[in-house]
Amino acid sequence: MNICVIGTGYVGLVSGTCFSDTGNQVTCVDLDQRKVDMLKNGEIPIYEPGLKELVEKNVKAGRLTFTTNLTDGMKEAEVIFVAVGTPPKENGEADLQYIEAVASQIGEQLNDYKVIVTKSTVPVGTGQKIKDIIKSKTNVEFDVASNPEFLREGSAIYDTQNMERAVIGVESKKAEELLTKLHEPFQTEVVVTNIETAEMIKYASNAFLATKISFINEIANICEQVNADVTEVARGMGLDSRIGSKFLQAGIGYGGSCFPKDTRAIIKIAEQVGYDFKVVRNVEEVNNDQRYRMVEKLKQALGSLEGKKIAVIGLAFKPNTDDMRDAPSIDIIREIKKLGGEVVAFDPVASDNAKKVIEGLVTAADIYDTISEADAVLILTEWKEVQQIDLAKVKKVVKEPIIIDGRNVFSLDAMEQYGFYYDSIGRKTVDFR
Ligand SMILES: NC(=O)c1ccc[n+]([C@@H]2O[C@H](COP(=O)([O-])OP(=O)(O)OC[C@H]3O[C@@H](n4cnc5c(N)ncnc54)[C@H](O)[C@@H]3O)[C@@H](O)[C@H]2O)c1
Ligand SMILES: O=c1ccn([C@@H]2O[C@H](COP(=O)(O)OP(=O)(O)O[C@H]3O[C@H](CO)[C@@H](O)[C@H](O)[C@H]3O)[C@@H](O)[C@H]2O)c(=O)[nH]1
Repeated sequence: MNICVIGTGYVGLVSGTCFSDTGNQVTCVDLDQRKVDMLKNGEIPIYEPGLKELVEKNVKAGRLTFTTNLTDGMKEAEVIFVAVGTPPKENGEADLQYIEAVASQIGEQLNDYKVIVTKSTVPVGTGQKIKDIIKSKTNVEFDVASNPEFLREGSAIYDTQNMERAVIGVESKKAEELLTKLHEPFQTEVVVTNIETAEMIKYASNAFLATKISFINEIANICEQVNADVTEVARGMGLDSRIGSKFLQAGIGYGGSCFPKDTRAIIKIAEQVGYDFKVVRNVEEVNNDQRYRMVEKLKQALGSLEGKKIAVIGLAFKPNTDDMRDAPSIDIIREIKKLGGEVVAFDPVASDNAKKVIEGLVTAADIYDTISEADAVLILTEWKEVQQIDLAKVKKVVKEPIIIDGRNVFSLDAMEQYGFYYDSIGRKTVDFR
């Protein structure tokens, strides 16, 4: 099948590449000349494990091309995927300006029947909006459809190639057939529904996962007061298949480009139909508070933060990505600095992006240089470099053996063995100095 993907970011590039890998002819279109030039030169604008090799393979096979020219990109396509950004507006609503601009452009260029599929996360009703915009520009026949994306950053290729379901919101048999056929190689459960339901499935899924995280974080906060261990509570809960063990890792709260924005957006979607989505409003509040608990823990260990060197390990919102969008580290570092602390940070891949959003951020290229002479080590991302850290060496180079662990990376036994003060999430604070 001939496919055009508009928007070559985390979603468009991964989906386009995976669709080409199953034998389709894919053209990825982006208006960012720099991105397209990089891709044409075999460089990948984002960090995503396995992506470079898969792009290379499919470009070589002649199935995957990149362009800034939408007319060329969509001319031969039977299916056009729209994967542009839908960032939050100031009030939390999804900003549809990029979606609407693309819909207009498609309407102006439509040369024959195509299915225009929204892959971006969009508020319920956007499919109809896109249809109206395109209709106002052309008399050519077309269908709109919704095919929300569920990949996670850091495991995006795996998630796409092993998708647990595909959701297809359609209004015509023709669109259903084309999209079902496209998903056949993935051997996955295909949920065929109407466009509004498909759009809602995406927000409901993200809101539910975010709820699980805030729920376990609140349990963790209670555990700390009652001598219970949240990691064991989560294990005990997760063995019940009705609950499930995933997304029960207590920590510093969720970040990234999706959960924070999509929870806010679904609150707005509800608000617009006169409904107060109480659960998710509280999920958001708990998540925001959770970040600042890290600073409270630091203060508990150090007293004043004035002039103290805090080594921050991990900046990205999760491991295996360079994405800094809404990373909890941003708020936490700003707060530490506001309280007079001096921050030196380490992240295996996100340092450059972090410097663009955290003014004056000092980073080091080596984890042990970062913690050298530190008054406290703060763990914000559970990179494998953190899990594999040499605790004996840490003990040697720090000024004070204090670890505040926002990801529960270490066991209390290890802390006892090496003699640390250790405060984590939802477990008792121990002082083995
Ligand atoms: N990042 C994720 O993990 C993820 C997962 C599932 C769903 N989503 C959703 O997918 C959508 C895209 O997210 P992303 O993270 O890939 O965004 P992104 O910002 O990484 O990429 C969007 C791309 O669209 C391009 N673009 C904007 N307007 C354009 C136009 N008129 N023509 C061509 N290109 C244009 C931009 O230049 C950019 O490269 C969002 O709605 C997001 O909520 C994201
Ligand atoms: O038990 C957990 C699981 C996750 N997180 C945090 O939650 C955030 C999001 O993690 P994850 O869901 O793994 O990454 P994303 O790439 O943001 O993916 C989410 O957002 C995407 C965009 O909509 C969806 O496509 C995915 O299905 C959905 O998992 C990160 O900050 C994690 O640290 C926790 O704190 N505890």
